[in-house]
Amino acid sequence: MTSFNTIDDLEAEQRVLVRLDLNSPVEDGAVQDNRRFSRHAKTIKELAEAGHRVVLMAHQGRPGNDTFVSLDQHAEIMAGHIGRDVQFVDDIYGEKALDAIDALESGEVLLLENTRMSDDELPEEDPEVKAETEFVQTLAPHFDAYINDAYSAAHRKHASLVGFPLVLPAFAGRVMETEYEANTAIANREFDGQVTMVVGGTKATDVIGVMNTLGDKIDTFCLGGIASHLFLRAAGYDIGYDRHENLDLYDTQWENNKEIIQELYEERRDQIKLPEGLAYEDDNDERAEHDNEELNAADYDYMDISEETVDKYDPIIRDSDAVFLKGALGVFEDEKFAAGTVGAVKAIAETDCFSVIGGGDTSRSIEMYGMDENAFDHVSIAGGAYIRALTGDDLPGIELLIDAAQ
Ligand SMILES: Nc1ncnc2c1ncn2[C@@H]1O[C@H](COP(=O)(O)OP(=O)(O)O)[C@@H](O)[C@H]1O
Ligand SMILES: O=C(OP(=O)(O)O)[C@H](O)COP(=O)(O)O
Repeated sequence: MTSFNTIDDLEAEQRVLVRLDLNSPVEDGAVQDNRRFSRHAKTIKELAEAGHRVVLMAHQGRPGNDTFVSLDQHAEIMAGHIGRDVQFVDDIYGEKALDAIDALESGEVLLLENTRMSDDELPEEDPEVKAETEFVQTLAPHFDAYINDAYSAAHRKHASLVGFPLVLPAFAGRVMETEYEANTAIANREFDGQVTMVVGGTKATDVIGVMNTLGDKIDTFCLGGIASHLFLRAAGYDIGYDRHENLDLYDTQWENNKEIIQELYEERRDQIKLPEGLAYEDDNDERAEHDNEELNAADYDYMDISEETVDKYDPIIRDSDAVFLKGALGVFEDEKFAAGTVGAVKAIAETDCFSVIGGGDTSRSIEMYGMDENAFDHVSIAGGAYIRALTGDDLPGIELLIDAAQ
């Protein structure tokens, strides 16, 4: 089914430029190890063991955010995963980077600095424009092949993702291959019984996208996270707006999407399951809950769906033939607020249904709470790209790999 060239098609002992997605949570400046490292490690190990000279590119955060940091820690974490040294150079395509690239021996691995530290990287532009950037034009002559393994960033038209396939022979890495096959299969698959989508997370557009395009294929949507607060607001409850001036979780999303949220809520009321209540932290730093009628967004930050909601979603999941989950139902990173996410993920794991767990952040809950990845048909390390695959939207980074193979 693969429609692009993979690393199986590489010639021997190549100088390869590999785009990964190592975008990770950062806590107090410390990059958190996660599934993206272990998944990409497979591609890197294979390339290094085959004797290629392996140069890695990746991004972290966005300029202006706390998570926008150097990739020096990523090199160390990755070295632990592949069991060999990962050199790091704090440069992308300057003299320092080029010297390090040219000095690389067969089987050696080098990571370049955060691609988003180059002004050429971020503006979303056509591949033809990106291919002409100094970034791409300077680096490309130092390589024989470009490998895109960054499935979870394939929805972005950034230089490191769409520029190189136009100027170098282009191949897919192992993560790209696996995610593409699993997610494309989902979009085209038919199920006999009930199909459920559990959607949480922080982005209203994720929920809107799947409801709009898959609303007729999915029987039930169980909502959690910030997305559910916006739908609760549409249902008339006192929730779904920002209580602090410097907080921007709700108001912008509500302003941009209120008509569509209200419309979807009216049109699909039978399919949409909303929380019965939400959890917050009380004055003793303990978990406490409000029923929907008690919600008061001016005074409380709501961090999880209530226990009653967990009990409401559980049988829906267990009666399903297929369950897709995207986005956490609460702030599961804090144990007090993990009940919603863990409850749903555990019910999916224990049910003999076709199951996919999606979301870079959300998939972390599996190991954090001692669950086995093998209990699911697929655990995607992608968030936005996974949603786009499900809804049939283009992933430009992948289109270019397919074009390159034709
Ligand atoms: N009620 C909530 N308030 C704040 N954050 C929430 C809430 N519910 C879920 N989240 C957060 O949503 C994040 C995951 O959502 P998102 O980033 O959209 O998805 P992903 O990265 O998994 O694609 C989790 O890290 C979780 O902490
Ligand atoms: O983590 C990513 O996307 P995700 O949060 O949708 O999983 C990708 O690295 C893309 O990052 P971006 O959304 O800052 O362009």
